[in-house]
Amino acid sequence: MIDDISAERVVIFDTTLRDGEQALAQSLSMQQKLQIALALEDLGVDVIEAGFPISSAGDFESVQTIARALRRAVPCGLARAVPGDVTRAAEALKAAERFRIHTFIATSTLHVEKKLRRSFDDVLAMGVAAVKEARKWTDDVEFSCEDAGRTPIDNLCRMVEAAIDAGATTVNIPDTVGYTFPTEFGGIIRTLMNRVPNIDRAVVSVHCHNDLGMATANSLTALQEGARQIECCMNGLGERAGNCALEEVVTAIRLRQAWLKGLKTGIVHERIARTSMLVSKICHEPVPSHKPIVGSNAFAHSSGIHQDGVLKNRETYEILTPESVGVHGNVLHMTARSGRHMIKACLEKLGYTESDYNMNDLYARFLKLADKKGQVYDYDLEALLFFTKVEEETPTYQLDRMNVMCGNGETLPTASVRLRVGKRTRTESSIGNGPVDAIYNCITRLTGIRCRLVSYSINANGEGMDALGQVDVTVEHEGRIFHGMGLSTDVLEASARAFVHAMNVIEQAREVEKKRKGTSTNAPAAELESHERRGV
Ligand SMILES: CC(=O)SCCNC(=O)CCNC(=O)[C@H](O)C(C)(C)COP(=O)(O)OP(=O)(O)OC[C@H]1O[C@@H](n2cnc3c(N)ncnc32)[C@H](O)[C@@H]1OP(=O)(O)O
Ligand SMILES: CC(C)C(=O)C(=O)O
Repeated sequence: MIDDISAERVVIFDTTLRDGEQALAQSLSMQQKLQIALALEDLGVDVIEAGFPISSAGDFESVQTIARALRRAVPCGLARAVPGDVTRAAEALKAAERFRIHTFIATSTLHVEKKLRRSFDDVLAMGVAAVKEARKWTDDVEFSCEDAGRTPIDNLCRMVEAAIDAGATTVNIPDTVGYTFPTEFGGIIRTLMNRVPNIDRAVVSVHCHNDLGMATANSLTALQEGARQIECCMNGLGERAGNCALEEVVTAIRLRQAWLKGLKTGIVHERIARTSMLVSKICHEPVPSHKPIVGSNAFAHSSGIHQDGVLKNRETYEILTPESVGVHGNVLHMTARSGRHMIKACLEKLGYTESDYNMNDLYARFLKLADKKGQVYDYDLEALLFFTKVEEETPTYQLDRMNVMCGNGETLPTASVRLRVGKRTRTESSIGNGPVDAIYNCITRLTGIRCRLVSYSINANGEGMDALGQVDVTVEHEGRIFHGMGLSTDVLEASARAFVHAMNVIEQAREVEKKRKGTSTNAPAAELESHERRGV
């Protein structure tokens, strides 16, 4: 039982390690379960259903280990309504100072007749006996009416009343197959609250599956009708389409507290993202990008109208801050759906002011690139900006001539490159691992810019034999990434042009940086002087 028993407190019962594990293709090891259990405790969940002890020796050991390890959260184990299951659960859990036994039996006519092959009265008697057996071990006993969502309401009321009379302190109403609608499920809870005479002696819990995508909605509706425990799994894991997602339900409770008349949980919300990631990694279950709260798109914006809104006031399109759930900031992707406000904001971040570019020209070029590439990155935008500028002014370095010697025999790949730097020309020769490496060695010596080649790609631009070779390079210089692009019918020339382009973008960025710091520079000229002094 939890310490805070105020009427507004919602108990968060996590079943990632039991119902969540039922969804995995391979069961979790004891170490994996323990790691998740400790993370869930740190997250602030109240009850951790650690497994089904009768199921296997391994699960028994996992439940036992977790029961010993937990300090605050209450460990719990599942048991069918048979004495052997209940005893086995108690044996696994008894190492803990306090623990919960969760016993269950199906109550819907379909399950009673077709699966259990008994009468409802027999099932009722089994449920009562199991609760009584569990109470011999602990005063924290939960009883679930499996498939309650499809159970005739009179039978459900009878079963719940009998379980409470037998000593159940929590009665759980599962929508086992995720079949009900929120109003329908809320109606079931309301009826139980009104018709079961001893209902106030137990906490009413719900356990909703997501087969029709309504698990969170059904759980929240149940809270409005008086339920005070939610069973859920991290990342919405769980049998078939999953259970109610912990991160969704607790965030909704916190965010819409007024709507839910002051309900609250003990969750440490800032730990949600990291717990989600841990569960996803250990379970090998990637979180879909569009998953509420913890998906990578939950705080991402790719379209112009939304980006403009968020840049002006992020509440326009974000109902909570990413930081409030432990996500480090929102993400704005530059795509062909982005608008000018987004481009301006990105350039501002890179240190450019409106006087550095003509927005309409730049935006037109941006759209062309975005249509071609899909996503445009900061460094692409900087390269575009520079391209726009080259048409207005001469770039720092221009490829004047180049010769390359290579082959598949004894020949050492050798290149000579002549660069135009202002009014002067300079030449360098170098060998390399291959022709491109030899060319890049020459350019590096000529510009004096030290950088690391991060990526190099070559693509045919156009169709068939007429295609131009387009080379894209990214280089890292002083912790920043720069992009260069070169186009030519000769792929080696395209390679050289791409690298020279990247060097020019670096020079451009250096100028902007110097301007921002209030000092002007003549770096390339100074470097050229030094090359001259070295007799390059
Ligand atoms: C809705 C839920 O998520 S329920 C939890 C589901 N999780 C699991 O099943 C995982 C753990 N399960 C297991 O390890 C095994 O199924 C065990 C150990 C529980 C049982 O294994 P087995 O004895 O080989 O039986 P099996 O799983 O094939 O069949 C289930 C039996 O339990 C009965 N049963 C099912 N639920 C209950 C219940 N709540 N109370 C009593 N009996 C039940 C079935 O009617 C069936 O009985 P039968 O053999 O007389 O026909
Ligand atoms: C055991 C019960 C709670 C269950 O998992 C379900 O009904 O889905």
